[in-house]
Amino acid sequence: MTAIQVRGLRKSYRGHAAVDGVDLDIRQGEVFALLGPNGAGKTTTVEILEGHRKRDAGDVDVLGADPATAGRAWRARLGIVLQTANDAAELTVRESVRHYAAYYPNPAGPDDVIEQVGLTAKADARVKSLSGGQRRRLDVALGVVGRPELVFLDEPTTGFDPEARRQFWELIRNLATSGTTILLTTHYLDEAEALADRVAVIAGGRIVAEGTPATLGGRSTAKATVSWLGPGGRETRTTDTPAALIRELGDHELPELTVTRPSLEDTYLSLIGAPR
Ligand SMILES: Nc1ncnc2c1ncn2[C@@H]1O[C@H](COP(=O)(O)OP(=O)(O)OP(=O)(O)O)[C@@H](O)[C@H]1O
Repeated sequence: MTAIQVRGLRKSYRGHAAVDGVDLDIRQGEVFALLGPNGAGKTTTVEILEGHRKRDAGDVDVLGADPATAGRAWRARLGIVLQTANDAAELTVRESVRHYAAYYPNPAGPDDVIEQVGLTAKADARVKSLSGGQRRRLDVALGVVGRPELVFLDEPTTGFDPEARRQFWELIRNLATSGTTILLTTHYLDEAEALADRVAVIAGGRIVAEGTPATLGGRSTAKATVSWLGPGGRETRTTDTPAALIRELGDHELPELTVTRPSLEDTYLSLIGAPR
């Protein structure tokens, strides 16, 4: 089943094409990451899918409806995790989650959601007293308390320390395991690699590549670099068949041997045409 289908999506601002013919197919239960440099058109695309922005052209289907005309019942099936808003700072964590739950026809229990995001110890703390990472967890709690089928996450871990990011990834994986479809925008390649079933790279308003993190842009079939410490210094060879090369190099030990293929970041940077 398809959760999101987009064909020929276009949106211009004063003659400048921000989204210039985007096609997307996102399956139900999939974690899909939209990657791209600043100004690539990610937010514009996602806001159109959320029904928060009008498109100029194209067909868009999100959970069986056109976001431009869909009503409240459709909206209640979406979870939108916004970049931290500063409202409700005086409320406690539990009060804010309860407050949001009341907007939905069939919400999850506020305490269950607070536990799911790891904020039980902070349930009675005021929102304004939370750290950045805790605040972001609350944002997710507010985004999922309505038991959404589809969650939009916009750059969810910007500003997190490494441990908080890992914990947050676990939270997103748990959501995905429970069957929720997730559309994630991120600038972090390791985040896309850790979470996404599939990724699309958008640049200049167009999708320039799409695939699993392992195969994006021909990554899995790219040449491997074999490197080791030879008697006269470091030796490096590029090959399609690293195992055969290592066999050819003979029986003797190859100190500090490494075999590498382009990282997702290498592939991404070449896809968006960035100088390296
Ligand atoms: N409301 C607006 N009015 C005019 N131009 C806009 C508006 N919103 C976005 N743009 C332009 O459209 C293009 C795409 O912007 P968008 O915000 O979709 O990019 P993005 O990929 O989300 O970038 P970032 O990674 O910086 O968030 C940019 O050139 C931006 O300046």
